[in-house]
Amino acid sequence: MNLLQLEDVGVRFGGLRALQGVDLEVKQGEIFGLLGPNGAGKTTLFNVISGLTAPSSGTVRWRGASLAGLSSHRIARLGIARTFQNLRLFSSMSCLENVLVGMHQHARQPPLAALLQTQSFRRRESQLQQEALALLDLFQLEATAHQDAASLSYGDRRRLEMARALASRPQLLLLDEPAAGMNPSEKDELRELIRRIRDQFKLTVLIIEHHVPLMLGLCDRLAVLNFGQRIALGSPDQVRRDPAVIEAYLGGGT
Ligand SMILES: Nc1ncnc2c1ncn2[C@@H]1O[C@H](COP(=O)(O)OP(=O)(O)OP(=O)(O)O)[C@@H](O)[C@H]1O
Repeated sequence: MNLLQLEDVGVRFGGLRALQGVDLEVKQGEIFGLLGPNGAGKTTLFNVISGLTAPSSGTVRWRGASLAGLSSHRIARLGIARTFQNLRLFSSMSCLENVLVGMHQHARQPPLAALLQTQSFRRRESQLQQEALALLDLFQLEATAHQDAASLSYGDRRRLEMARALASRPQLLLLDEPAAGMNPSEKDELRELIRRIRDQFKLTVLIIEHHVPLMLGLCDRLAVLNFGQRIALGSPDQVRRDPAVIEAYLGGGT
């Protein structure tokens, strides 16, 4: 089943065509990669899916229904979460607090219960804390739970952003360059971690990443964008051998 479907999607910024006629279908449960050189339109595609940029043409469907006109907030509530290339953590809040903020989507408590600090409110709060700590544990951040996000290494901050996105219990997780700034062993661990969270949370993952070997080793299928157009689509093997990809992006070797 197609969880997400893009039909003939185009985005214009003045005279610049950031995306043109992009068709894409992402199936439930797959790890789908987006490759392409700088400026190819990958982040713009994420912005369209998550409702930050309205497409100039075409349609984005979620479980068959158009997302046209929905705010990014509404789209997030449908089950689409994302991370950002430029991290958007609350740097003066602790790791635990960052994850708890991510949970508010599915964990809203009645304001009166909060005001009165009822027993059920306190029980729920402690349950949420346990859930948040378990997520931090999964991302190997349990030791830094009470440290400010700003004090973390770059790689840890990237993992914290993923933990926070996952805290909203999404069905689709959009990861924008999660391996940026990570060393080779962190990248290997990241590949395993993404697979593990896909299986454990029954997620579908759409990932942008420049590190080609990581993408070919991780993704079930990939699409390659160049100058806003989809120039290739298929399994890692198909994409690796595609002459248009070799010409436009891989420069003849990986
Ligand atoms: N808000 C905007 N206003 C004007 N132009 C934009 C805007 N956002 C993106 N662009 C332009 O659209 C094109 C696609 O940008 P985008 O960030 O989607 O590429 P990308 O493939 O994600 O690149 P990178 O790998 O460098 O992140 C680029 O030429 C970029 O300068």
